Amino acid sequence: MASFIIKPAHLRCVVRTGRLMSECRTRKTLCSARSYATEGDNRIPKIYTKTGDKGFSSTFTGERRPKEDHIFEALGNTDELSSAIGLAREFCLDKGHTFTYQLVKVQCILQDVGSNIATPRSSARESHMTRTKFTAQPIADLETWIDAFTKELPPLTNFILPSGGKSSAALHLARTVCRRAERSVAPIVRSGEADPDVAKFLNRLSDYLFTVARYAAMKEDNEETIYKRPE
Ligand SMILES: Nc1ncnc2c1ncn2[C@@H]1O[C@H](COP(=O)(O)OP(=O)(O)OP(=O)(O)O)[C@@H](O)[C@H]1O
Repeated sequence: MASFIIKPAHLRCVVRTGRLMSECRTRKTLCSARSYATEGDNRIPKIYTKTGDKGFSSTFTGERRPKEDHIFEALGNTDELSSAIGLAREFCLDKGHTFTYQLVKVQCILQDVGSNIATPRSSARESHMTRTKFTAQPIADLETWIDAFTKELPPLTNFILPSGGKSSAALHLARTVCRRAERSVAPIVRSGEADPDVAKFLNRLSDYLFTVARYAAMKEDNEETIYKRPE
């Protein structure tokens, strides 16, 4: 099924493989009540509904919450993480790295992470839970990839600084955004509102990004800057 992006910021209105990323987006995109730029056969749905102008937005379960709620904080961080990975991937593509398909897979999984976060269990119906279920398989995939790269990398004997060329530095930046996303998801998982595997995935993802950053530097023959105690 085709994917389409409705809004450049926040979580996207993406419909793929029959799974809707969030009901709020679904409602905004698909419901008959939304506004259109023009009338007639070639109606273009408007990107904005203005329903968020007062600082409140919707969860997948239809709750209205203030935009500073943990849920939107975590959704925003997840979205930022996907953007950081997207930028890193562009640098990696320029250098012909073979792992870029993994970065796309991770970006897709991050959409599923967003769906799970956007569905607080306390207000979710069975159908919401089924649609936004998060599986453990992506965690196992990350571990397989990490182990394969680690076999090729020289062992780590020093602290390294984010460095090693544009691909590597961008992957390190994505790693740090990932850790922020993980921090913002932690209270949501702890309160039982999101799947614990979401937190595990983000924890493993920062290790993957660290490892693949080192791998990119190695493949480009770039030196990683080593931490030295200032004299
Ligand atoms: N500032 C934000 N940061 C992170 N997630 C957000 C933010 N604002 C909204 N969201 C989430 O992303 C979804 C899509 O964002 P969108 O900007 O369309 O929402 P909105 O601000 O409520 O609506 P609108 O922009 O049409 O007034 C929302 O339904 C909500 O789940």
